[in-house]
Amino acid sequence: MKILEVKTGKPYKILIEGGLLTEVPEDLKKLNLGYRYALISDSQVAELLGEDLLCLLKEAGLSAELFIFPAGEASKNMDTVVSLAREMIRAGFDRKCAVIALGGGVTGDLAGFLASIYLRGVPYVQIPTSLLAQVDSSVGGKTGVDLPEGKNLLGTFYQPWRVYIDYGVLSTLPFEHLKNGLAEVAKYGCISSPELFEFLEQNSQKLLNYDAESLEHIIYESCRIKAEVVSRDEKEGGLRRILNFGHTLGHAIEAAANYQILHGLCVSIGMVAAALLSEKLGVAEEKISPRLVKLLEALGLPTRIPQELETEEILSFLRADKKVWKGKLIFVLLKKLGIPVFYEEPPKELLKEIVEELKAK
Ligand SMILES: NC(=O)c1ccc[n+]([C@@H]2O[C@H](COP(=O)([O-])OP(=O)(O)OC[C@H]3O[C@@H](n4cnc5c(N)ncnc54)[C@H](O)[C@@H]3O)[C@@H](O)[C@H]2O)c1
Ligand SMILES: O=C(O)C(=O)C[C@@H](O)[C@H](O)[C@H](O)COP(=O)(O)O
Ligand SMILES: [Zn+2]
Repeated sequence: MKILEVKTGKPYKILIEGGLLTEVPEDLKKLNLGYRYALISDSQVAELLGEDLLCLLKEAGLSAELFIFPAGEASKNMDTVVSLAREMIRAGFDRKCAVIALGGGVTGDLAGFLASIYLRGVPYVQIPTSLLAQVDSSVGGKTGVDLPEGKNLLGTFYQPWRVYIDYGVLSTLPFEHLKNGLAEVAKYGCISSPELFEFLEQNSQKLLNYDAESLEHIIYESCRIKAEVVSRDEKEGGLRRILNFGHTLGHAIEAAANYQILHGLCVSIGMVAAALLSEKLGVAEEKISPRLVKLLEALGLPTRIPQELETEEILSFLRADKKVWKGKLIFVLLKKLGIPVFYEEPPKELLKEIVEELKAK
């Protein structure tokens, strides 16, 4: 088993191993987070893994109940949080309960948020089951929901007590969602690790074939990088903003598309835009976009903005980005592969030019 530590105010471990799911109940017993567990899952993951985990928990003598919401980004809102909370209250879950988030990033963000406010806060653990959640969302404690006005606009920083990553469960993950997770891995390559970037270039086919060894490598490397960044800047006072590379435009595209395009796919396009911006502003010391586009295409990821999205609408969503500080939009750009820099308020005309360029191709 591989183990990483996130050194936040309340430190916690990330455990990574194929088949780890079966070991969760015994470890939970040792952690002793509560006398009763609310296992939260979306409708698809509940069917695939939820019932099995519930049985394992019960066999180990733990009291647990499954709470299910409809799968998909459309569920990541306050209505779902309130409805899950009300179900838990009605089922008698009190302050000494704990939450288990079993699922993709939507489940982790929702269940983590709910845990952070339920009866003013109960402990929770993350069991990520999508690649995106295993490489990114289950680590770092960003929880929250979307608003029609923008992505993740309500939320908390609330670190999990443990992250259990069983990459064996990825065998049932739909192909589109495998690619979705690979976009966030490419992000880590861009902001922190030319080695990881090169690994993706050399192993794209293996990864697209769900090769377990390659997946374990990218999961470990991604979590290692994220744990390091979050340990140094838990609440995004500065450095942590690098994890948002590609997200400024990515989130705007996601919102403009009414959350109908997967998060990672939007980040993929957003990374191309950020690379082009780095070059056009003279921030980049070398050409990055051609190599990045080649990698993203090899991973089956989009690099262009869908024609039907309105340029002005995309640009207006940029103002809802959480990296707007004191009215100024801060972009994460690249000096070189692996060397991110912050850039304040790029000219609106240039942003428009890049959006148009990425739509026209
Ligand atoms: N908190 C963070 O730091 C952070 C980081 C990155 C992304 N996010 C958020 O994560 C969300 C996206 O996460 P996601 O892509 O995992 O979406 P998701 O949770 O909707 O999962 C994707 C789909 O895969 C299914 N699924 C999950 N695991 C499966 C498995 N093992 N087998 C079969 N199907 C499975 C789910 O049912 C769902 O339909 C976005 O809302 C994004 O904003 C958060
Ligand atoms: O953990 C972080 O910090 C990230 O930025 C990771 C991102 O991949 C993730 O999509 C995050 O939810 C975006 O954060 P936001 O604060 O811009 O909503
Ligand atoms: Zn992301």
